[in-house]
Amino acid sequence: MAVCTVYTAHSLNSTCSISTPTKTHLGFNQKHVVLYSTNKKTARRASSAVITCSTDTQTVVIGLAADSGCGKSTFMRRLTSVFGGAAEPPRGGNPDSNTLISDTTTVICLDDYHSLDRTGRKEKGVTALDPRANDFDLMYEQVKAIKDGVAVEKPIYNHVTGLLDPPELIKPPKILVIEGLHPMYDQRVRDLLDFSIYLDISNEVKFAWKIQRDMAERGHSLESIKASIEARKPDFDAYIDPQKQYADAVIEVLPTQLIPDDNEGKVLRVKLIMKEGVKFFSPVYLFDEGSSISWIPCGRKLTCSYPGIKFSYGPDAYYGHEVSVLEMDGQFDRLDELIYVESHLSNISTKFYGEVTQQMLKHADFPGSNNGTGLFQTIVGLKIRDLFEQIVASRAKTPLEATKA
Ligand SMILES: Nc1ncnc2c1ncn2[C@@H]1O[C@H](COP(=O)(O)OP(=O)(O)OP(=O)(O)O)[C@@H](O)[C@H]1O
Ligand SMILES: O=C(CO)[C@H](O)[C@H](O)COP(=O)(O)O
Repeated sequence: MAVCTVYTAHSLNSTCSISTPTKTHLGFNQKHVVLYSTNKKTARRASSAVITCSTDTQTVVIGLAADSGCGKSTFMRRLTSVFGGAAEPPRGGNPDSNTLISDTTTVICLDDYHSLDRTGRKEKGVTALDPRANDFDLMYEQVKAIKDGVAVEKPIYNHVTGLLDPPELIKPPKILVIEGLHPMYDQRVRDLLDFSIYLDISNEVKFAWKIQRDMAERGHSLESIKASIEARKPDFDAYIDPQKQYADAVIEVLPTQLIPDDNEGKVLRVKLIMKEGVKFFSPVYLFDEGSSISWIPCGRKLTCSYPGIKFSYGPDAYYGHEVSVLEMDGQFDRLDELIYVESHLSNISTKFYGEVTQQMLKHADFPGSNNGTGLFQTIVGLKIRDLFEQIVASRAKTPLEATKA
């Protein structure tokens, strides 16, 4: 039997249909359709085949980058809640799995691509932030496979034992979120992302959060927390922080400017930096798109105790990109009054009036619910839902065509 023509497509799956002028035998794999025939004449005619694949079943891939302890899990809980349904570890799987699965989304933690376990890193004298401790080839291959509709056996990094556990099966979801230290580090992985977010927590705030969690919940000493932050800092600066230049949205968390010389780190100034010109994403704005605005909403409709609340909005530049920046400094006294602020924001991709406020009230017990971290994480969650719906709608309209190899 003579192989006559090989066709390649971005992804071939069960939705592909093949039309040929003659009856030929078809062989499929993930990338190629092979047309072959016993007869040379038929084979030649078969080479005019058209292969069309519907791509509306393809997985949308979102990247979320941040250092450890910077609110990725909290953000993920807010995001999956926007899509409805609870996110849970794979049923019957490894109890130390880092994966969370809900009806629409699967969140995988990129720590699972550590190529060196805890002992290996110690022996080699590298941190988990160092690219040499991570397998980017495998990360790329597996994220690409999932995006193309193919299930993978993903490794598990066990944070309890510090070892690499046997892999777990990850089936392609509607939305795959890859969260961790390096979702935008490797260009091949970065190119697979439909949208990317960077949580940029300033050193002062990171320190305050770490103390709160690692001292209260994990029994670490103040000295050991300080030492761990200091030990990670050079690699954080070299490998993690630079990824923010590639992010479509950055949530930057800074100490307040409303309290002079504040060093408590309880009141926060939070910026939502949104890149202009990103497909399927239109930045949120306050009052008037493109204007520069400063707004103190405290008064008759919003209760504010000291130090109050201040919003700002306007265009800016970020790593050479045009961006819109929405900023909130201060914290809410009464979360139900957030509706007043919500009603002055536009392009927030809600499905009904008050959806942001409803989401915030639903998760009032999550860290950051009374300030800009919770508000902007919720809004980014709604924007991702909107982006997903737009991508699906556009794919349904434009089926992908295969090309001759
Ligand atoms: N918006 C916030 N406001 C105040 N504290 C916060 C906020 N987000 C997170 N924290 C603090 O940081 C801790 C870590 O948050 P979270 O578990 O969401 O981070 P993470 O990036 O997933 O951490 P890790 O990667 O180490 O698992 C929380 O327990 C909380 O103490
Ligand atoms: O940065 C980290 C997670 O984002 C961790 O430090 C890294 O994954 C190593 O984990 P462990 O300390 O449990 O060995």
